[in-house]
Amino acid sequence: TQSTRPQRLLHAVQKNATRGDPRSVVKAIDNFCRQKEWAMNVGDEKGCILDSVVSEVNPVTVLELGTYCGYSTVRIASLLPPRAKIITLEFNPDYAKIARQVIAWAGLEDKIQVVEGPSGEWIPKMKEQFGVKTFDLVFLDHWKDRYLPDTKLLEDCGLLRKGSILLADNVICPGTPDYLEYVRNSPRYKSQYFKSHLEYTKAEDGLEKSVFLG
Ligand SMILES: COCc1ccccc1-c1cc(O)c2[nH]cnc(=O)c2c1
Ligand SMILES: [Mg+2]
Repeated sequence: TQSTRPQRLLHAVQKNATRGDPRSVVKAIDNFCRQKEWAMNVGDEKGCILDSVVSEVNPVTVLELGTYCGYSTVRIASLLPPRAKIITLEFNPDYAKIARQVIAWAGLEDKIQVVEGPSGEWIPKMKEQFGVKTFDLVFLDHWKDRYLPDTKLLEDCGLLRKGSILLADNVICPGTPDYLEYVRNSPRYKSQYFKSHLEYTKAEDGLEKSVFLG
């Protein structure tokens, strides 16, 4: 039977990356996506912006919305201090299955919890299910029409604290106009746009970094 693109991406990792070496996993995926098949990872260019924000925030608790194959999950986790943890939510079970194997290849299972299901259902359960108080960093990279409702849900569930950082992918392409309007105009956020390109292409895209002011 025909393999899927995530399966072919995983095979490229297992063939070309060194077990236990997260940076080689990131490199192998970027090479696969540049040389073989485009895939919707945040990619190397926006990935450098992601790295700089993670390094600056030095988060202890991270929430990622949208795991896909685990590229950004591995990228973030490889920069975290020892006790820090990421919870990453993925709606698609086939993607989650691949992501767990990519994360295992990178040797980062202890820092990452992959949770399957709709973000709208899981966010209200974060405190009781995972003992989370608040998130230091949230990386939004899932369905574009969920960015705004999930952000409001995070606020309502008391999962953001003064200084929590929201970093959102694809705010230009495919685009998240309602989310951008909200974080750029709400008095509760200080927002900043990092211009870049859609992964592995010349099309414009960018990341929006928003600080929750409480
Ligand atoms: C399935 O569309 C793929 C696609 C096609 C054209 C342009 C952008 C995208 C795209 C790029 C991304 O980084 C994405 N990140 C997370 N969830 C997405 O759905 C997503 C889509
Ligand atoms: Mg994306």
